[in-house]
Amino acid sequence: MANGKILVTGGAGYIGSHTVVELVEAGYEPVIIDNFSNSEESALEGIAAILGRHIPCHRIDCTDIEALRKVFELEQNIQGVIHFAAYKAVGESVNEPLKYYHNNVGSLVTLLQVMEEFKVPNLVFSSSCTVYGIPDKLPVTEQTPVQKANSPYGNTKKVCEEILTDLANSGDSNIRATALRYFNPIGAHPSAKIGELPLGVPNNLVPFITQTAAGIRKELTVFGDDYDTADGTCVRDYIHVVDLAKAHVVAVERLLQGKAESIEFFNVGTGTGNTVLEAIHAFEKASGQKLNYKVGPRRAGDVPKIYADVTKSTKELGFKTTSTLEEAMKSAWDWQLSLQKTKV
Ligand SMILES: NC(=O)c1ccc[n+]([C@@H]2O[C@H](COP(=O)([O-])OP(=O)(O)OC[C@H]3O[C@@H](n4cnc5c(N)ncnc54)[C@H](O)[C@@H]3O)[C@@H](O)[C@H]2O)c1
Ligand SMILES: O=c1ccn([C@@H]2O[C@H](COP(=O)(O)OP(=O)(O)O[C@H]3O[C@H](CO)[C@H](O)[C@H](O)[C@H]3O)[C@@H](O)[C@H]2O)c(=O)[nH]1
Repeated sequence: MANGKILVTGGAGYIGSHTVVELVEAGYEPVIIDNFSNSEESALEGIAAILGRHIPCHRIDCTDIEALRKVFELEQNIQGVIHFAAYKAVGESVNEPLKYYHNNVGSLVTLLQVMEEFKVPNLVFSSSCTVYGIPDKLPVTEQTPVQKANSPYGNTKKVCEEILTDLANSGDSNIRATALRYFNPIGAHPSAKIGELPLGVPNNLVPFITQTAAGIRKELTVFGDDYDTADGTCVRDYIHVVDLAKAHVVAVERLLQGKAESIEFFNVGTGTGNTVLEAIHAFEKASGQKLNYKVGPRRAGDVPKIYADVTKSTKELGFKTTSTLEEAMKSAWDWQLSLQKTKV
């Protein structure tokens, strides 16, 4: 008997696809919504290959209120929603801010309207540690002040958190929302059947590393080694995407069990910061590949150092990561190799 039907918007994407798998493994019945603007149907085949069956998917856009209503009508008894659907390219958001506000803020507002209409109260929202900007003190706790966003993308996360807070304070709404502030998700499912599918030249470190090791990119540039950190390179909290996916399962569980407040925020990271050079060395160790890299200038807008205080998510969500940085790198490399194979 399933634990309940959970709608997963953006469920064909990187984090969404891993979460769908973890939901099924925890006894839930996920239903995917995706418009495939940043994913491919092959993700659904990957999920099916892992689970041995296809997961229902509605190909619609979350900003389309009529289409959303139809899904809620068709899928009776939705218990909760995990809302991943959004655009996420920081640089693109600077050039095309309206595209980001329309999709990221618009899809949340539309979804909340339909959830209210259909009396579905439980929402898990994908937020980001980007809301902390450049923090004064480390590690960051959920009480660390939210700062002015340094990109329209970052601002969509901040605005969406404010919308959820306003709704919680309105008194009229029965929506309960849990915003998970992700640190840096990396890696792939250990089966190597699902993973990240970056379009074009990757902006993020780990896909750039694996594509360089695979010979698709000539070399990796480390963006600056003159920061005030152990080896001069930036520090991030890299979390295995399967661990991150599991955080969604516990957040859903807390909502369904009625234990959540009307609005809650949780950091989802490992609690450990690693430099770019440490990440590269962990990759080299895990894959047995020597990486071709050089040190270049700083990248504009980079946060020098950020990692999570995970006390609240450990205590209140009962969530703990289990994978090491090397394990995450190994899974990212296995995924890269499986992508090469499908192209041959
Ligand atoms: N990956 C990260 O580093 C990171 C960090 C912090 C927060 N987040 C947030 O987590 C969420 C998921 O990120 P991801 O890395 O899996 O991204 P992704 O692009 O792989 O997945 C997003 C999915 O949503 C779909 N989508 C986008 N807009 C849609 C719409 N209007 N209607 C229906 N489907 C739509 C895309 O096709 C894609 O499949 C996003 O909200 C993102 O902002 C990601
Ligand atoms: O080719 C590269 C790519 C990245 N880096 C470095 O690797 C680290 C991680 O960079 P990513 O681009 O992978 O990740 P960010 O932490 O910069 O960005 C991520 O976290 C942000 C919040 O801080 C946003 O949420 C964003 O969407 C998400 O990709 C940074 O120090 C960056 O300077 C390199 O040295 N070379």
